[in-house]
Amino acid sequence: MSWMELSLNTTEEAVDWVCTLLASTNYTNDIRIAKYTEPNSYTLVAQDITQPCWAFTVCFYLPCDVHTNVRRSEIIDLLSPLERVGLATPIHTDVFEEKPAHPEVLSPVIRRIGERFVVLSSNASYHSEAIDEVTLRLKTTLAFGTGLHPATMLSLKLLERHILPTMNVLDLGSGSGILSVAMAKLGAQVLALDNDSIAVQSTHDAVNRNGVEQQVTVMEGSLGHGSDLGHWLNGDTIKNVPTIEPTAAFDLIVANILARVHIALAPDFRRALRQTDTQAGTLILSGFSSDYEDAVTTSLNKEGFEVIDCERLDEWVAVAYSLQ
Ligand SMILES: C[S@@+](CC[C@H](N)C(=O)[O-])C[C@H]1O[C@@H](n2cnc3c(N)ncnc32)[C@H](O)[C@@H]1O
Repeated sequence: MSWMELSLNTTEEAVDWVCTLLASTNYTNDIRIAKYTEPNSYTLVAQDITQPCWAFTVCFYLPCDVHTNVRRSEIIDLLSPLERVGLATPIHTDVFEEKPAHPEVLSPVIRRIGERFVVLSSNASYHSEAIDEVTLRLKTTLAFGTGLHPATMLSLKLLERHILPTMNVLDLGSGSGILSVAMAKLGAQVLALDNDSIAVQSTHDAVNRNGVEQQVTVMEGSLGHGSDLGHWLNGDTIKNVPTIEPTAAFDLIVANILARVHIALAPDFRRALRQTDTQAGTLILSGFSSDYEDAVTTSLNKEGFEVIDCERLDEWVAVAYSLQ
């Protein structure tokens, strides 16, 4: 069978959006991501906004049949907003008699985040250098959460500072499973919840790949009112999503979703956190830019949360709150 390879170059920030948009088509789950510039050159080039840096190549494959051209056109339309705002190049098309096992361009991705985390693509060979390093090995899937997006990086940085090994934690919107694996490797017991079945599958894969099955329970579903919110990008109804009732079960909740989801869930976050004499309940939110920060924090303040920590990168922000 011959295969059509579609490839584009994109920025670090947009890799996860390419994956998430493709996931909505159901046309392919074979997606490959490669870094093709050195991180240092990326940083230098990225400072000059007139010169976008296409730091990653994303390739994906469609079987050649009567549907291929229509699907290709749909994918081009779907990804064109990223191209229009300068986050992706036009799609390049190639046809292969056999699907390439590893296109030459693909190279392993190794990314340090915070003090301790090292994110590895499934093909990266890596020997830990420091005793307290925490490796997170992830297969590329269509779920959001490669570790390349600022919102994920900022969440990891805050988690590193706020997770205690005794904690019972909730990862709401687990996506690729990256945050769940990170929290488990720091010693926590984790419930990973996502209302998207592709994300649930990816989280399962990440949990198994990283050997943290004993510490992470993966479920398709949402927290409280989150089950009524539909798909995060288009609001499409997601049928029969199980609901975890917010009943003071968690010491910490992390959610990297969108400002409007955080605002809608503020009362549920409060109810879902456990407060003890020694611990107040920590909430880590990201997935929004500084434009939305006041709106998110105001809705959280109304529920009794105070800001205790914050991380920023470009326009992205992640905030840690504590119940007072
Ligand atoms: C930006 S991704 C975050 C993925 C990963 N946690 C990370 O930090 O990279 C958001 C995830 O939240 C999920 N999500 C969005 N709205 C949700 C809701 N109401 N309930 C549960 N999951 C939701 C999406 O399906 C998606 O996988």
